[in-house]
Amino acid sequence: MRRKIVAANWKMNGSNDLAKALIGEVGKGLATLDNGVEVVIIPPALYVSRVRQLAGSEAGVGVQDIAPWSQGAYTGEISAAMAADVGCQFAIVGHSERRELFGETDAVIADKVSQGLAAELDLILCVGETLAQREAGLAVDVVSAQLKEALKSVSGSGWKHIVIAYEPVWAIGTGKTATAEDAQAVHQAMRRVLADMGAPAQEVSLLYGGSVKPDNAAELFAQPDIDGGLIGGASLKASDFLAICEAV
Ligand SMILES: O=C[C@H](O)COP(=O)(O)O
Repeated sequence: MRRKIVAANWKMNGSNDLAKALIGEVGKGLATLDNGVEVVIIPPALYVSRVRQLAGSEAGVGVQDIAPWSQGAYTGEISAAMAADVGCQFAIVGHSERRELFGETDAVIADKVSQGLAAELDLILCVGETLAQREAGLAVDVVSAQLKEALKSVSGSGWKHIVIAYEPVWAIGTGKTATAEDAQAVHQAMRRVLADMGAPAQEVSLLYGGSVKPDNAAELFAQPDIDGGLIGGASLKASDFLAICEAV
């Protein structure tokens, strides 16, 4: 049975005060939610320990990125082992903002996947096409290539730790969401690619991300191959985030 997951990516937003207020409210709401959804809060790394303490058993915690190396002279980087050491269960890898702003290639992301698996983290691998690529009819080709390269070293029980987030770049933070049908079509194609790679494709959780809001979440999550969401902006407002968690 696939895990239903809603992950909150705070990106570079937040503070001690926001963590306290937001997690306080979200935690109360989650305590009464019994739809089987696994909720993960992914704040900036400095706030992981605080969020973990505030969230208690109501939500898991993750980091927004990990280094492609295990340890050493890499100023500013955070290793997968460190994330696990402070109690993270999850790490995002390959977010489009990292690909675009920091020049991350699929080869680097593949190294991050290897590091994350070695630390036994669950990895949320982000993939997605740009608007130009979608308009050229290349969405599935782009996403397939990203999956094949980033996950090339995954095998056997490693697949249990892989979660994929399909995030069309043109839908992130723009208010434009892929239609539920378009998102479903890419998710279905991703499952075929995973099966070709030898993954237990029906067991891998596939999330959708990109302007998910309370008013579009239910339709997206009702699609047969969409198992939850990776939520940016709406995760910073407790009532919106809770409504999205309820929509799973
Ligand atoms: O990681 C989250 C995604 O980039 C979606 O962000 P958004 O919900 O603000 O569009």
